[in-house]
Amino acid sequence: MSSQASVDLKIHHPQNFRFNSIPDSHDWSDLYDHPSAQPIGLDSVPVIDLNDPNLIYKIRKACAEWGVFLIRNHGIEPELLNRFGSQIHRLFALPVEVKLKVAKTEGTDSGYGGVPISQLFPKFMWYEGFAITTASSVDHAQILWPDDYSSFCEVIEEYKKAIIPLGYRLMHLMLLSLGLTEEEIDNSLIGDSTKIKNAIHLNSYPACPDPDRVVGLAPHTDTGFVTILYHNGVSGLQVLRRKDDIGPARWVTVPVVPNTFVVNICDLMHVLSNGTFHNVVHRSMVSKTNQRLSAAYFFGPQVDVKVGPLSELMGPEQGLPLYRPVTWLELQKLKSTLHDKALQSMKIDGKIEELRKGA
Ligand SMILES: C=C1C[C@]23C[C@@]1(O)CC[C@H]2[C@@]12CCC[C@@](C)(C(=O)O1)[C@H]2[C@@H]3C(=O)O
Ligand SMILES: O=C(O)CCC(=O)C(=O)O
Ligand SMILES: [Fe+2]
Repeated sequence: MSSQASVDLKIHHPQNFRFNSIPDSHDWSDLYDHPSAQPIGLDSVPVIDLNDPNLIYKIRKACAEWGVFLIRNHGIEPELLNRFGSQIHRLFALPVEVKLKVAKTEGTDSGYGGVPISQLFPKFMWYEGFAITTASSVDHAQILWPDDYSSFCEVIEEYKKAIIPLGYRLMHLMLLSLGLTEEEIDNSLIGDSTKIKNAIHLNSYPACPDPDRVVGLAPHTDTGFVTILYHNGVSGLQVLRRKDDIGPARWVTVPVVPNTFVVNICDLMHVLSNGTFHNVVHRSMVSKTNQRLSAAYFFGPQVDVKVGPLSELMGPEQGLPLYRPVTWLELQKLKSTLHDKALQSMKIDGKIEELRKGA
């Protein structure tokens, strides 16, 4: 068995979520200082109304300064979100033995299991996930609920139909906010819908008797363009705020605001914007009393399309490209070995940076 396969099986060992105390395998307290997050309100993640008259300006500011924001008036019906939330709950409430019937296997990226970044950390996360890609989710649902799989499949399809256009809309707004014209956007890879890859990852963070010693999802950046996150209203997501005039680098808890999604900037958007947009580091913490459920929709390019800084942003005044072009797949591979140094390894060398400074 490969080390990844054995790690996956261990993570999902049925005992893992029945502990009364935290086993060493899940105890992060020695190697990981959990600096407590700022109280909500002092320095708060922006909330953007998609009907705001100053929308483009607000999007640009939030993407550049925070790399994360909440959106309201996004157009997705609360009724659909309630049904989606109920099906996520129904899935994770199944016995572990049943969920393991659809465990991710080596070489596949759909099904029940952990996340790729778990390999990079010496401890297990307080987490279980279910990855949805194309047709496999129907096969999986048939195995999980032989007598009633259609209610799950239907709601997933409805959710996809609603969230994919929202992904396009946000991407379009972000490109406008970078100064691209409608025509330039149409000619960019976002204009070609065959070049976009979609993936939905359902996440569950069971309640934990000692939440300060565990980590739900360890600090990371997502690799695509933009992630849109639905959650069940249980707080837990935190973002790393960079050092600034207000203070040193700090964790900020993302507030729970009804009828909003959390949107975060990912690595390839940072590359595309030539470093203007901030690919925010984030993590999920766990509650003592409530299970947190979420669904991340990862909007990114087709895995084998090269993405580099937008040519429209280059020029004598704007500057030179900071990164060499890379595909989504290449970046994911780089991150699996270099972790947070992956983007640095894609930087165009220092001489060009010197030129940039001197320009
Ligand atoms: C589309 C995807 C993005 C993701 C890898 C995946 O194939 C499905 C899981 C995603 C996730 C979720 C947690 C953080 C992350 C870095 C990871 O290890 O798995 C992301 C991946 C990513 O953004 O590349
Ligand atoms: O569930 C959350 O709070 C965050 C999930 C996340 O960061 C991810 O799936 O990449
Ligand atoms: Fe993430």
